[in-house]
Amino acid sequence: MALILLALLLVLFVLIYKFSMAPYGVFRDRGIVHESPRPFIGNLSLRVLFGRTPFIEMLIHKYQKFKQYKVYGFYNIREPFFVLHDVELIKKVGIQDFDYFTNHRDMIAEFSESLFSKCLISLKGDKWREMRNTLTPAFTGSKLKAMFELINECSLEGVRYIESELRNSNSLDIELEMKDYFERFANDVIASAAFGIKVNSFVDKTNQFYKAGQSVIHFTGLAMLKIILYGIMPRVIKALGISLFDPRKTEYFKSLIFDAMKYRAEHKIIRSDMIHLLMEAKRNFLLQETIPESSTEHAEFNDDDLLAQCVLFFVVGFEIMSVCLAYLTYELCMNPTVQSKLYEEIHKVEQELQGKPLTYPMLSKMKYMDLVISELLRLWPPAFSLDRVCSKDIDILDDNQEVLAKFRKDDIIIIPVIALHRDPENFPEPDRFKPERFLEENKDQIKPFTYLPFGLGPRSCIGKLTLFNNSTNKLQSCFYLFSGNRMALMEVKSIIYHLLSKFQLVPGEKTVKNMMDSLKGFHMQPKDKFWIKFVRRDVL
Ligand code: HEM
Repeated sequence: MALILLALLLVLFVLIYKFSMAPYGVFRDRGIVHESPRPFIGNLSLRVLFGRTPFIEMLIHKYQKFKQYKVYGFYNIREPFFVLHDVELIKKVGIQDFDYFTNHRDMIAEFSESLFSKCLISLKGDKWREMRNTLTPAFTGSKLKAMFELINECSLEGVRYIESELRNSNSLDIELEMKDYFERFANDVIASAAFGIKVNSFVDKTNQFYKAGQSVIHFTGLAMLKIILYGIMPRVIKALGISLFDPRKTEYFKSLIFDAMKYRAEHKIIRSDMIHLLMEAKRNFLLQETIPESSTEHAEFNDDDLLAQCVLFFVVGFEIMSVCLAYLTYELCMNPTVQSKLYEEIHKVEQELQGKPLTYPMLSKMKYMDLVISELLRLWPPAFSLDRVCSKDIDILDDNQEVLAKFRKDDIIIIPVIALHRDPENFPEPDRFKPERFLEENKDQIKPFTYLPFGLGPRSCIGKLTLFNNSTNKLQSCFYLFSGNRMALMEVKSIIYHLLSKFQLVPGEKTVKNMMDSLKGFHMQPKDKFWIKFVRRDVL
């Protein structure tokens, strides 16, 4: 009996081992350089998986180690990732052979989340093209400019909040946790500029909009577990119909948007916000009579599709913006010379304004601000890697018709943005915060396709100005930043302008000394948070 049990255990052990190693033949068979995978977790280190070291550090390390290879193989749990190290290849995948690499991998859509599978970032092929064409006009400069005042008002509320805290504590300085602060700011911007409602999350700390947003954004431990399980056994998770998000959490937004749309339609109200732009986009979509004959699948634009785009804008607007701003204030606090130069520029604009409110054209004139934000997005790109899925087999050729790389249908391609940004051959002294790298006279030193904070090609962040010559990635403008998302930039510039005009940012007792050391796991957020001290300028 004991022998039978032992034999069964042995068989079970062999089966489990076989299952754990089953996907790891891909790179060996395809001749792609890679490290030996470990059962179940592939090349992901346990330290990253258990949140001891940051994923981005591992990404940078592997890139440096295998830099001489154009493509490097990485088993992310059980998924083979083809990581691109060669800029020529990145250009081909992102732009020239885009038709083979149109889609992102469907991490969230695979959870059968109907809402998330309808948002632009998850849509595929012709459905994505149609939706992107429909939404792009909503992001033109003139339409976004109209949102400036709504955003600027939220920035002023953010400053008033700090002033009142200082008054209440009768103090000249105050230490604030910037992720929380900017989540509140980003929340109010989205509420106002996207959903058309006014909230002040600095004062009314637990308003319903804020609470609903937090519940959609912040993954619980259970959601993280579901993601890991999905990595290990996707078919089982799919078959079980396990959902990542609680659908009830989006109900609040649903009623908010649809009630607002109904009210506006009935009362003929026009407000320059995202709901209005999406209502227009929907109207234009429905008016389109011709759909390209070649398209096999068509996008729809029913109420759920509109809601999906709103929720997407909420998620990016909230999470990406608050991370980006928290890092920006951190770098300004740790780099006092940069902060002083930026303050000088702000002070000049203030003088020019002679007490009048800040305007969009004045903000756009601030060139040093552009350099600072460009450098921030180099050092801490919120989207630290990009992904594409190969839709048809392709042999990518270089200009001499030599094969650069061969990809097969369903291969997952990764572009390690942060590793390119931190490569000393691309950016000397990569760990230093040096906005001057982006000066007009230095821009030729930046190699094409090594700076990708907003992604690249037709699938890059929406709302960009087409200042890139797509085939060469050579800039036609003096500022890299202008190719980014203008709504995002407007938001960053406006709040930084107002904060620096009133306060100096200095390290406090709780400020993290070494940011990379403080990061853990897959998040780009330090475990010790973003504490920064604000000192009133009028007493300096
Ligand atoms: C500093 C802030 C931001 C950064 C760094 C950023 C970066 C990115 C990146 C890297 C991508 C993927 C690009 C690719 O795969 O090539 C992306 C996609 C996207 N972003 Fe942003 N983003 C920012 C802010 C925003 C904001 C505020 C919005 C909304 C108003 C937005 C809307 C989108 C959308 C809709 C997509 C999907 C585009 C598509 O799949 O066609 N982003 N963004």
